[in-house]
Amino acid sequence: MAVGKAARQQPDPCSFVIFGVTGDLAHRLVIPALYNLAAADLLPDKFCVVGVARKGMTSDQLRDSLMKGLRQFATRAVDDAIAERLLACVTCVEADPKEPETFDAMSRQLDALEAARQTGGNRLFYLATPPNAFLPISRELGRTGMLAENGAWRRLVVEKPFGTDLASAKALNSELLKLVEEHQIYRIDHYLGKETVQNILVLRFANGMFEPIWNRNHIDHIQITVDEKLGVGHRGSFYDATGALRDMVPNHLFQLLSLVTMEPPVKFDAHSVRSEKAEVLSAIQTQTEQEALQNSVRGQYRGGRIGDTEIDDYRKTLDVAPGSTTETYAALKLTIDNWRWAGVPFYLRTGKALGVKRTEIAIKFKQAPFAMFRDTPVDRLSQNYLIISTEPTEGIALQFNTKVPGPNINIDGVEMKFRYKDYFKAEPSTGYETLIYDCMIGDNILFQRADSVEAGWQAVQPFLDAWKKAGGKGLKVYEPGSEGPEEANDLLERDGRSWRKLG
Ligand SMILES: NC(=O)C1=CN([C@@H]2O[C@H](COP(=O)(O)OP(=O)(O)OC[C@H]3O[C@@H](n4cnc5c(N)ncnc54)[C@H](OP(=O)(O)O)[C@@H]3O)[C@@H](O)[C@H]2O)C=CC1
Ligand SMILES: O=C1O[C@H](COP(=O)(O)O)[C@@H](O)[C@H](O)[C@H]1O
Repeated sequence: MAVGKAARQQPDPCSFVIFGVTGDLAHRLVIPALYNLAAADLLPDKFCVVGVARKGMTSDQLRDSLMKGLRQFATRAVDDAIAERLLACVTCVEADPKEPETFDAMSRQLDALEAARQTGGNRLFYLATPPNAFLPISRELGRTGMLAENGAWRRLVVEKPFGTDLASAKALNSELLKLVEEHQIYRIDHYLGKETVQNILVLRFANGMFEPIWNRNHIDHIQITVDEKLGVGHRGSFYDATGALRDMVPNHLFQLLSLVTMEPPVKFDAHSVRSEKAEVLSAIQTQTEQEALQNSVRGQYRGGRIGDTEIDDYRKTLDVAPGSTTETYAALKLTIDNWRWAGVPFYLRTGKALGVKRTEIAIKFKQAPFAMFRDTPVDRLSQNYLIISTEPTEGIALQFNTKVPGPNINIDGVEMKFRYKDYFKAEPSTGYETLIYDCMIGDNILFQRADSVEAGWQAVQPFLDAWKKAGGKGLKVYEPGSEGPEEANDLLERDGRSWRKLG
């Protein structure tokens, strides 16, 4: 995400090695993203894709399967010539971390392939596997010397979830750092691939009017909402062991939180930006378990309908334990203990099977002293919100009060809107293009550093611990299609505030 990337840097020749190539992520997002990069002429001239399956797949079978995936999931009409050129670069190799000799064989196969393709030995290893395979695969790559940078670069892309709590994230970081240097690790979070999320930096630091009021003196509080309409679907086994908090908060919601609250970086480079993000995340006040219980609400959806769609009771989802107490909704109140944000509450919420798909950061400014207009009914006045949203529309909106035309002073709330689609004619994308391209050009500004990941887990750990101890006690239920458990309203109402309603 280099400044002036419009100048377009062609990535170095390289191999793109995908572990878990037979899986959903590779088919639905990674290959369609590579296709979009190919269509934009942003792949290296000398390039190969090596798909790693544990067993029983030939290169022809893999190409067929990836082509089917591409036809199903491409974000734009597939140009056969581009797709075929990309798939012609694909080779399947078999390697299973449980059978170390397969990695020795893979290493030899890669050397031969790269000699033929003249990729110069640069390799990007993308771990698109279940998280329990991240370390076994990395260890084998290390043991066979495939991670060693001998005149060529070697990079490791690690998918989420990065650990399941503070201790496991620390252990994973520490083990990976025995195998590679920090600069070789790309901890991916697809929220950072979203245009509106990257735009937070531009909004805050390329405009003169926001920064002076971006602090506790002018901001009353900030709400971050990531609501989803979809239920857990076929991911019961992963989700039941994970829950809404682990799945979304220390990663996606904290990316939004850190970009909106960080101090201005001194330079637009990976070190400066990532240091400021880590700094603000480490300033989130660590709550006691008692405080965590008071400052949170968790819920689980029951069966019902959202429009025409039938939603099963969460507890009846395939691979979910019948009496599961895993939360499908989480709302938290946090504070950031630093000079800029002292006393400003942050309310975060996320859940599945809710009424609308909605991702937004709503920044609520302090109310003006309405002395002059005290006769205006309060419900006609707008709350002063700046809203940065990626769903349902990508853009920014500002709510403010204005005079209604006419001889009297009547006031009404209005909204000024910027929508990406009205201004820019960008082709639809998967969200992974920028991230994959950045890995290939070696720019890790949009990837999480070890300290940020650990600071995120540190902040949510008391909630995990308190909820684990409480079990089913305190777990609220909610109807599909609703806004989540009603108790989530109390979290704000007791502070004299309320969640922003969709206009
Ligand atoms: N799917 C999505 O939308 C998203 C997924 N992610 C993350 O991406 C990763 C992959 O997810 P997804 O594609 O959905 O998962 P899938 O289960 O669909 O696919 C993962 C693939 O990994 C391989 N695999 C499974 N176990 C092992 C193992 N022990 N060792 C080596 N390979 C293994 C399997 O391939 P084979 O049997 O052929 O070896 C399998 O096809 C996960 O970490 C997930 O959290 C992140 C964001 C979104
Ligand atoms: O990583 C994940 O994100 C998705 C939500 O992503 P979005 O881009 O659609 O907002 C979520 O559904 C999934 O549970 C989680 O693992």
